[in-house]
Amino acid sequence: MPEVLLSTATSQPLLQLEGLTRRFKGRTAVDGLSLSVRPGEILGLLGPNGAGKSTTFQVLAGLLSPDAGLVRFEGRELSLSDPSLRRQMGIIFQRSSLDDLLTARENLMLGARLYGLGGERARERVEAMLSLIGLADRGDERVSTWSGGMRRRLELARALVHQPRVLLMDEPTQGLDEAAFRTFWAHLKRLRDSEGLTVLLTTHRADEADVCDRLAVLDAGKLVACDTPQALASRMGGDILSVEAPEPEALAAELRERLGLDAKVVEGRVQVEAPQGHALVPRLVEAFPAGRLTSVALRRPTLADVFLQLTGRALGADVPTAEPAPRRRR
Ligand SMILES: Nc1ncnc2c1ncn2[C@@H]1O[C@H](COP(=O)(O)OP(=O)(O)OP(=O)(O)O)[C@@H](O)[C@H]1O
Repeated sequence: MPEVLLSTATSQPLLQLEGLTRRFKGRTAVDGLSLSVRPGEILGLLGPNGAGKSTTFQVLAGLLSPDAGLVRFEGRELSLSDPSLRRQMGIIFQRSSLDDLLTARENLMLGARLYGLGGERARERVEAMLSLIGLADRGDERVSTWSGGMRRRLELARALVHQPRVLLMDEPTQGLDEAAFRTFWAHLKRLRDSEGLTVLLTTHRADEADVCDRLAVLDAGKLVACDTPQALASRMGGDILSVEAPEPEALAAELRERLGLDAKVVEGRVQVEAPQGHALVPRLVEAFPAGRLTSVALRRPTLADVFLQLTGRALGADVPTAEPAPRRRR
C-alpha cells in the first residue's frame, strides 16, 4: 500500500492545478482554475450544469488537453498524458463503463489487466476489492442484472483495483436513490481510509457536497470559493425562510419594499435569509392577509443556499451561455 500522509493544513498538496483553462470554439468552459488537493482528502467540485466540472474532470483524466495551465503531482510538474500520472489515478466516469456480459469478478480482473496487474497479485486485489465493497458473495453474477447502486460500487472497486493514489469521479451518484447514495459513500469513505486514497469528484448534489471534506465551488468555469462544507455554510448568517405563495414574484417585490427584506424567488418559492428567522414568521403572517401566503417554513441553510449566495444562481439551474452550442455526447 502506498505511504499516506495525514491530511493537515500544512502538508504538501498531492495534486495541484494551476491556471487550468479549456475553451470550446471561443467559449471558455474552464477559466484559469487553480486548486490544491491535499493528501487523504475528499474534495468535491460543486457547481450547476455547465459550470465546467466535467471539463476539468476530463482534462485531469487525460481525455481533453488544456489550452493553458499545468498539473503538479507531489509538487512535480507533469504532463497530463504522462503514464506515471495515469497509473496514480483511478477513474469513474458519469456513464457506466462496466461490461454487462461479464461477471463482477471478470469485470474487476479486466480492470486489473488493463493496468498491467496479473497472476496472484491480480487475483488477490480482485477478491480484496469485492469484499471491501460488500459484494464478495455476488462475484460470479453477471452485472447486467444488478441495481444501479451495486453497479456503482463495482465501478468503485474496479477503479481502485490497481491501487491508485488518486480517485477521480464524475458525478458518481447521479441517479442513485437516497439509500444507494448512502451505501456508496459509506464504502467510499472506508476505501479512502483502507487504501490511503485522495479523492476528487464532481457533483451538483447538495447532499453529496455536504459529505465531502472540502468543496471547490465552480461557477462559469471559475473558482468562487474553496472551503469545508461547514465553513461555507457558516457564511450564511442565519435561517432561511421559505414561503409558498400563489404569486411569488409579486410577494417577493412587496417583501423587499414594505419590510426591507432581501427576498428572492428560488424554484417557485420566495426565499428570505434572516438572522432570527423565527421572529420574522409572525411579522410576515400579520403583514399579509390569508391567501397571499400558502405556507411558511423555517430551515437551516444548505449548501444549495450557499451556492445561491455566492453566485446568484440556483445549484439546480443551468449556467447560461452567451451563444447556444450543441452539447457534446459523452
Ligand atoms: N465538447 C464540447 N464542445 C462544446 N462545448 C462544450 C463541450 N464540452 C463542454 N462544453 C461547454 O463547456 C461548458 C462547461 O461544460 P461542463 O460539461 O464542463 O460543465 P459541468 O459543470 O460538468 O456540467 P454538467 O453537470 O452538465 O456535466 C458548457 O457551456 C458546455 O456546453
